[in-house]
Amino acid sequence: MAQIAFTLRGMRCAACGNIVTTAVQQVPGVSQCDVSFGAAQAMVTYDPQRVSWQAIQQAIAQAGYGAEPLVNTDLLAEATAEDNAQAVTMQELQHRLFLAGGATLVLVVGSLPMMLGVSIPWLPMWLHHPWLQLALTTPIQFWSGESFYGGAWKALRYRSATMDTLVALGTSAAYFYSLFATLFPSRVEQHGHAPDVYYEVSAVVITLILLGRWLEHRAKGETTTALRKLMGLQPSTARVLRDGMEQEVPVSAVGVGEIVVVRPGEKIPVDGEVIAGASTVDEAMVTGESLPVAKGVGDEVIGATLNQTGSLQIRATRVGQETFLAQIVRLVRQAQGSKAPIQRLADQITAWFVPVVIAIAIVTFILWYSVAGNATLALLTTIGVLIIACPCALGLATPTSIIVATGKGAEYGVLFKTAASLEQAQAIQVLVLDKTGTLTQGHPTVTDVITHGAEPLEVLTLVASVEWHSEHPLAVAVVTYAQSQGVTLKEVTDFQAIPGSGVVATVATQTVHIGTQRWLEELGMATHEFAAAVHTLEAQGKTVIWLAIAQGVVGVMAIADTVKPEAAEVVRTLHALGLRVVILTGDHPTTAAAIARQVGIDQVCAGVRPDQKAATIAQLQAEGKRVAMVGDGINDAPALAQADVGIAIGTGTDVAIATSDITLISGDLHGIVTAIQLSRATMRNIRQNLFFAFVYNVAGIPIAAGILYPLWGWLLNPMVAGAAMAFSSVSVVLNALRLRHFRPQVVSLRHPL
Ligand SMILES: Nc1ncnc2c1ncn2[C@@H]1O[C@H](COP(=O)(O)OP(=O)(O)OP(=O)(O)O)[C@@H](O)[C@H]1O
Ligand SMILES: [Cu+]
Ligand SMILES: [Mg+2]
Repeated sequence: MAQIAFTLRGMRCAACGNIVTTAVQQVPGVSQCDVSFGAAQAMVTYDPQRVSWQAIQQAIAQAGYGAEPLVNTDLLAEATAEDNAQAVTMQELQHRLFLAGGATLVLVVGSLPMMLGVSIPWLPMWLHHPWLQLALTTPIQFWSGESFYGGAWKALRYRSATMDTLVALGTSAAYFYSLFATLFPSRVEQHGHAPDVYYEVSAVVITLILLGRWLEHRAKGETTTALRKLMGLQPSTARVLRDGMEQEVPVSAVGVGEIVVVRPGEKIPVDGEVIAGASTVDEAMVTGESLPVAKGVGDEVIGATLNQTGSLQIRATRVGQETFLAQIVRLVRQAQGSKAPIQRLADQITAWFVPVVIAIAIVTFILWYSVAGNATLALLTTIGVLIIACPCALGLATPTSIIVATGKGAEYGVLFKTAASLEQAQAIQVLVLDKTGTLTQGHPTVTDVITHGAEPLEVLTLVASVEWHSEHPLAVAVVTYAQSQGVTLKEVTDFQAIPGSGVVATVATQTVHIGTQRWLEELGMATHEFAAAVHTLEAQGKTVIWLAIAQGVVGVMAIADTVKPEAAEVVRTLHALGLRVVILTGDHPTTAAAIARQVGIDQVCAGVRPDQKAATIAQLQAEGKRVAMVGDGINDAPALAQADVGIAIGTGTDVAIATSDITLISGDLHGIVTAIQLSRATMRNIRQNLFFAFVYNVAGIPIAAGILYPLWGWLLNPMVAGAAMAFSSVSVVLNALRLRHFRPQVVSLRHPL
């Protein structure tokens, strides 16, 4: 199975999405197709052995829409291409809108006396002549309004109906009835009706809907500004060392392994590793990390970040599609194109909506015509129903908010993998934090070494030799410390790591165990000798590892890791947001409790083995809580997957952390607060949008159908319906855009919430 994303052109409402879905799913070999109207994207899962993506593209084209596979080779080129496509669409809309607007103005002025029921002396009568009106309306109907017929026809071929169907039906009814009355006024009079014409109804409705669409398009362009800003970060050229000479080349021409020179104040063009020089780099635009980061030889740098103080020479490690920035853009795009669970509901409603509305319109017509015997009323109410019921705002309500919010998240260094994760983050009740690397910096250092009955340097030599084979952060600390003491490492055999307990190996003839107290006791070793000293160390929040040689404990080592400076503030804010915060760690309970106290966490789950971490999450879930887990993503993967929302701390420059739902690009814990608050703001925004969309439709239909007419003589003029419809979509998009002003809020010490 393979997956491909297409960007789509020519979609006008969520129902168009249903058509694309149907068309693609009819292709043999396609197993799933998800279309997001808001993001204008289709995500297709298919079997590449049975069908090519070109065939899928073909199928979409046959359904009447444009589709381009989404592969970002060059962020800049892609951004320009998108801008151009947007400009072309806008221009075409503008032409049609200008013509419609001009002609409609004349029509409306001409119809004023009739509409208002007064005579306006200075207005020449011929302005209201049916033939002039026909001449003015015809180009609006068939040129400006051509897209409605086109859309309705496309839909019809898939036995479906979209908002185009409704508009085409409604305006055609007004136009053709008027045409009939113009051509054969006597026939109309025969039936006992005045041969009135309603050209202006069709003209005004078409103009308003085009205006609405134009405004909507303009506003929708704004929803992706955050993403555009990201794409625009990519510098266009790079200075590369070739044959000992500095050459300025396009970024796309830089190859992996090439040496790139970056001067102070310049953007780093590609991802790479520093091979010469030292500097500080502002990574805020990509990672959200606000403080500049010091970089020296051996450090990784991220393309598109800003080199500040010194000159750097870097070796390019990732270019083109592989760069960190490109990965982020891809992830954000995917999230924008994915469907939030709340949207599936809206989609289902939309699919049923149009046929139901057509049925209501028919019933309305029959009732007014045959029961009340009023042809004018029958015509106007039917048109009103068809126009007001257009479900376009409903289709925009969810995706536009999601698009703005995911972009906003990326700005703060918070990547939502899917729209679903954005929806779920608001409902989190318990937040579980891994200790090492999440709450702490993850750069542990050895602070104390205590030995009894053994030569300290000899113990250190054996221990460091074993730890050299371990990947564990504690092991790295031990090796670094030993090297600083001038220890030379020895040959090791039979190395074995027991996750959550420690490591064991043979050096020369001696078996060396390094690990937790519990583990050594399980192996039958006595630990009481160090118990008192260890307790003091652990109460300081230090991690203690136990050292045993030849089945006897010979010493302990204390390792400290500083707590992240923002941790306390973040925990305080999470509490203020109503969350329960829990530490989950494999470390000793005393150590964990000390750390918990430092940052203000009240619940500790310590001594948990890696394979039990997921079970601990499940336990919390069994209490009926919605649980989020924050971890560094590697050894915490099962727990991240088990949690309702898995939040991974970005490790270095690797964003593609598979098991998490949300990735915090920098290690900054503020990202957790941002994610939750952004999720809450987004869901609030979506609910407002759905309300806007529904109010127009649900309240509008009965009024348009004339329910209030018998009571108070109220009737929704079809032109007013057109205005309401057009502006419902605009108001939804504008409301979604308010999310651009989202700002996370933390509770600092001086300003308690
Ligand atoms: N390579 C190792 N060297 C020494 N001790 C180890 C090693 N691996 C594990 N341990 C012991 O096992 C304990 C649990 O390890 P584990 O990796 O599960 O958790 P952790 O890294 O300490 O904390 P966290 O769960 O917060 O990441 C450690 O605190 C340490 O005492
Ligand atoms: Cu509509
Ligand atoms: Mg760990």
